[in-house]
Amino acid sequence: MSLPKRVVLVGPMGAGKTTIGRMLAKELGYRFLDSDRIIEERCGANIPWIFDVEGEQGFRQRETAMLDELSNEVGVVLATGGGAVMRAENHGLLKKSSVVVYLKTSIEQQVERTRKDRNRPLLQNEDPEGVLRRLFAVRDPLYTELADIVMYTDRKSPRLVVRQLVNRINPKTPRHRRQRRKEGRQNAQGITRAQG
Ligand SMILES: Nc1ncnc2c1ncn2[C@@H]1O[C@H](COP(=O)(O)OP(=O)(O)OP(=O)(O)O)[C@@H](O)[C@H]1O
Ligand SMILES: O=C(O)C1=C[C@@H](O)[C@@H](O)[C@H](O)C1
Ligand SMILES: [Mg+2]
Repeated sequence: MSLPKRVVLVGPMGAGKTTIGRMLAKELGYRFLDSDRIIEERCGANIPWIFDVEGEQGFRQRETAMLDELSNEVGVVLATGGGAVMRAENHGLLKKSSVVVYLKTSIEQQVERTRKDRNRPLLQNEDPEGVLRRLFAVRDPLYTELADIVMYTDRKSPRLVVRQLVNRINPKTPRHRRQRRKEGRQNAQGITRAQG
């Protein structure tokens, strides 16, 4: 199996989509895109502001539009928002030409990893753990259904998760990093061809 055109990371808040995604992109020689960050850049406001002013529905509309736009990008690792799987219309956009990776994480780890961050409006309340539990019950089957690879992240360093992912995505071993980068560049050149 050669490298996929796109790697799309899904999973709950605190799963490590942003952290792992950035490192994985470097390892594969791909560009890193984070739909939450690009929405914020386009909007000129952070996610809590968007939730405040436009409500969650407003954010979800922006998210679907962003996933649609980004579905044309190849040679990329795409970190998605934790709720990207909630709209059925997003599913085809996530799967398009992609290997979808579910970063699976226990509630305890999610709580720990999101404890200090104020940028997740759904967790700014009395009972963030209860919210994470309820979201997990609804979303875990959706992440699982969409995923080509389910990667457990509990008690693994980001570096270890990335190493295991590279092996799952492109299991031809031994592989030199330079060869993976070369394939990454070839896929990335597809961007110019696809867009030009
Ligand atoms: N495998 C890991 N081991 C230890 N800490 C981790 C691991 N993965 C992520 N973290 C830490 O957890 C925090 C949350 O990670 P990150 O922001 O990447 O999650 P996310 O999946 O992108 O969340 P969101 O859906 O809210 O964007 C960060 O501080 C990050 O450093
Ligand atoms: O799980 C969610 O619904 C969210 C996760 C974050 O990535 C952001 O997309 C936003 O805070 C909503
Ligand atoms: Mg993130």
